[in-house]
Amino acid sequence: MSKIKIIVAGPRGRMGLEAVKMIDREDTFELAGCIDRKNDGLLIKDIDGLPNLDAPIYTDAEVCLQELQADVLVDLTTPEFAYTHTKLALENGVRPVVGTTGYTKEQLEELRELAEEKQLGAVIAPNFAVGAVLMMQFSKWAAKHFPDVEIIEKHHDQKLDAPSGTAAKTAELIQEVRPSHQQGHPDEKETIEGARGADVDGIKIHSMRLPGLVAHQEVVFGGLGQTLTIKHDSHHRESFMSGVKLAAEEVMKLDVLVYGLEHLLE
Ligand SMILES: NC(=O)C1=CN([C@@H]2O[C@H](COP(=O)(O)OP(=O)(O)OC[C@H]3O[C@@H](n4cnc5c(N)ncnc54)[C@H](O)[C@@H]3O)[C@@H](O)[C@H]2O)C=CC1
Ligand SMILES: O=C(O)C1=N[C@H](C(=O)O)C[C@H](O)C1
Repeated sequence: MSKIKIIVAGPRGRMGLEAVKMIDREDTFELAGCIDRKNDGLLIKDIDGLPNLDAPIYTDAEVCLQELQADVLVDLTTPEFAYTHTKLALENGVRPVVGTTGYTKEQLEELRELAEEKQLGAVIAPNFAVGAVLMMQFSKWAAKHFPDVEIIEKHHDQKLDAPSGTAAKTAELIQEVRPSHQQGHPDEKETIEGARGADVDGIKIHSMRLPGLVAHQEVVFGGLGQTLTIKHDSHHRESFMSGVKLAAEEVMKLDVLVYGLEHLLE
């Protein structure tokens, strides 16, 4: 069986580096090349801290996608560029596997339509950690019985987007089963703006950013005389790699875009 040829966008980033190392470890994958903001024309092995690999680096995403004829693009960059990379990948017959968060609903819908038009698989997953996917699914289940819920997400202080993609997706899943309503006292007032957090259809999201954290979320449900907390912690970015591997394999069998790793887990 031929190997799945993969391009990684963002190879010098915290997640991108883990993805490059994972692809190098897997016999069924081949790192075809990388898209970086700099280092055009160099090889991955020329960059300090990156593995000893001959894969070429491009700064122009379109040239990279056209020249390398890869199967999959793994994007782990920034919200600003991921959308363009994903679109370019689909336009050039390359299946995107996207971990970058911060997509708008409109962007997701546009990419969904493009994938359908091109009949190409695409996976956009706000969280590749299997434990986090289960935490989101358990939260959706719990919300049927506990409609009052608040989400606390905690991340490292280099994170650009807030709330996290995981928190936004959790709220979206809960919204599917929870009747829309405001929580807390109807007359409550914030004496300091933002004290009650962000609001998604009455579901509050609180975002913490601190050095020392990786990626953590608690979904807290309140009922009469009881609370239920569903919690997940990623202590290391390796936690995301089995999900990236699964997505890169499964995207080859898809001809539509799926949003969320839960669609690929049995
Ligand atoms: N889905 C998931 O399971 C996870 C998703 N993430 C998301 O992945 C993204 C990356 O996270 P980190 O690795 O922590 O960030 P990071 O800041 O460490 O890495 C981002 C990398 O993208 C590169 N980059 C920026 N613009 C680029 C461009 N135009 N072309 C090529 N490379 C470009 C930067 O140079 C940097 O090396 C974030 O959106 C984050 O929320 C992070 C962890 C898990
Ligand atoms: O930026 C991160 O680190 C993470 N981003 C994703 C998100 O926004 O949910 C996934 C995970 O939480 C780590």
